[in-house]
Amino acid sequence: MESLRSRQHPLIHKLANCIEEIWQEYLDLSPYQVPEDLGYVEGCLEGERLVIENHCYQTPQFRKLHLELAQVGNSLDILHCVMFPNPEYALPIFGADLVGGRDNISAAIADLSPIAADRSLPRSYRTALSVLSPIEFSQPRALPQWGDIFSEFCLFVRPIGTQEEEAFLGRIREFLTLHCQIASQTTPLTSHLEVAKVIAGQRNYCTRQQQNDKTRRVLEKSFGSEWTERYMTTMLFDCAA
Ligand SMILES: C=CC1=C(C)C(=O)N/C1=C\C1=NC(=C\c2[nH]c(/C=C3\NC(=O)C(CC)=C3C)c(C)c2CCC(=O)O)/C(CCC(=O)O)=C1C
Repeated sequence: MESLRSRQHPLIHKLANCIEEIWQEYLDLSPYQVPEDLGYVEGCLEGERLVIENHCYQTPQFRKLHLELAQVGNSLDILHCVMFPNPEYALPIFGADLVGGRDNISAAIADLSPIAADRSLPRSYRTALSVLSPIEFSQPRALPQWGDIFSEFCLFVRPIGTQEEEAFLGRIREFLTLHCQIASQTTPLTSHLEVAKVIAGQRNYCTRQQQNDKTRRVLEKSFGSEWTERYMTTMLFDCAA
């Protein structure tokens, strides 16, 4: 069946393809069994039809690569992506979220988020990210309270026009390529204490992301609060085992 992306905003369509192409090029992908066939779900509670399409993979370095496309009615398009590292790899968490109507994306965010207790990214990331040319976006957006998990390199904008959309896409391509290259060259941790620190960092990330009431409200309108709580804690932001 045709992917939902072919019926969504062009930037979401392009970004979904870009993410999957980079994953396929740089990583050794295996399928990831999503719980109780949450691969494709439709809900329609308060008259708002929500369609969700999930693509999940795993690799030696990542316990879960999750790309989610969603559409509310035929008005709101969403792309959600999180790459959860395997706890043996002290790597940041790549996350992206694009939300928008048919003709404009209202929220576009992407980040390589630190999991270290002092919120610092590994030096290899900081060095590479700090030499990327700064991009001028006409409408940068302010992070919410729970957004203290994001790095200094986080992009959060309302992209205006195709030029800013292309710039956003280009930056995500750079984030992802860097991340996959470093991940592929990283050796696993051996100390249990270090692994425990990675798990704690991922747990904090998930706990904070679960505080996004914008996500929760959209899901609750179509699936109710019980389904939404389970979905947000087991599908979107499940903590490392
Ligand atoms: C890496 C970061 C990240 C990841 C991985 C992530 O999941 N969210 C992330 C960030 C983030 N998202 C935000 C906003 C919104 N999110 C949705 C909905 C969904 N987003 C989804 O992924 C799903 C599941 C498919 C749904 C349903 C809506 C409707 C909005 C409002 C749109 C707008 O304001 O114009 C904001 C701003 C929050 C604020 O200003 O208070 C931030 C920071």
